[in-house]
Amino acid sequence: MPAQKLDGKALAATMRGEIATQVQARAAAGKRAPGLAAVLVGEDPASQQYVKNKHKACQDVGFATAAHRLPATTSQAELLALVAQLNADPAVHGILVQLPLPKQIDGEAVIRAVAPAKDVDCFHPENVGLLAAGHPRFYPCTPHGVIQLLTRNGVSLAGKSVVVVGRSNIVGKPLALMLMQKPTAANPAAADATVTVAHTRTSDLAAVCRGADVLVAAAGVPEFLTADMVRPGAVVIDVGTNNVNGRWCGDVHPGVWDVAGWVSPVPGGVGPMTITMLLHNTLAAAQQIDG
Ligand SMILES: Nc1nc2c(c(=O)[nH]1)N[C@@H](CN(C=O)c1ccc(C(=O)N[C@@H](CCC(=O)O)C(=O)O)cc1)CN2
Ligand SMILES: [Mg+2]
Repeated sequence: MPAQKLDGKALAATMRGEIATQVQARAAAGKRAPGLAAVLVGEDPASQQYVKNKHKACQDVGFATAAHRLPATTSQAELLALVAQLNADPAVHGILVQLPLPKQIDGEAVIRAVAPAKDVDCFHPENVGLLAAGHPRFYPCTPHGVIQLLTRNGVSLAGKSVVVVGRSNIVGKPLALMLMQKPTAANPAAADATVTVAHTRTSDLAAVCRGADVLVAAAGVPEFLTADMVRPGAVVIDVGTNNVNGRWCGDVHPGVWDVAGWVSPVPGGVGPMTITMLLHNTLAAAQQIDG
């Protein structure tokens, strides 16, 4: 029997409805709408699409939103000046700078320039440190989306063996932290799992992956995770968003659906959840800043 689908599109719609309800309640209490500023430098088509999707998602839940589109030739000083302006704007509760940035810009310097209280991507070192210490201000969007997609579909993680293939700052590293930590009132999404982080240099990657109850493919390599790497009945999460000849393609080979118990699809799995958790963080930022 083919695997069941972990439907991120459907869950995202449900959670966006919950966020819209909270925005309406804040408006009824006389509070201003949560505001998100998105900054896009250059004309990368995928990045343009993601920013467009984020902008529309904000409008759909009643946020105030502005997309700042800058040319690919923008200097670091110009970008830092815009970030400083957004940091100082009381109508802006969340700021995201779409990655990747053009070569002439030091991405780390830009991430550090975003006010930590408005860093709704959770990329600033202060927020990464708070997450690592188990006292998160925000959760990073893709890792939080993965955990919500699992837990809201009834997949329990406590005590489970989870293998994360990928060690990026955006997905693999923070996801491993969240999965391994003990849940507390201050850290409710932590999962009490037993976590292995694997990557391209891991020896016998297939054997490591077959040890997983839950397997997360986040290596950014189209269809690298094949059926022989999956234990029958395992839960497989596909974080890949590779555009191959104009078609969205995940890190998981289609043959995995014949072996696994559950699989998140691409498109329609983790991607819509990433944007939903960005909305969640922007609402949280508004609550933290405005009350
Ligand atoms: N500042 C940031 N930059 C980047 C992030 C991020 O979280 N913050 N993550 C990725 C890109 N990303 C969000 O920005 C992202 C990628 C893919 C999707 C998505 O919904 N994908 C769809 C397929 C594409 C489509 O239909 O448009 C899906 O999986 O269903 C959302 C967000 C790198 N940069
Ligand atoms: Mg997806």
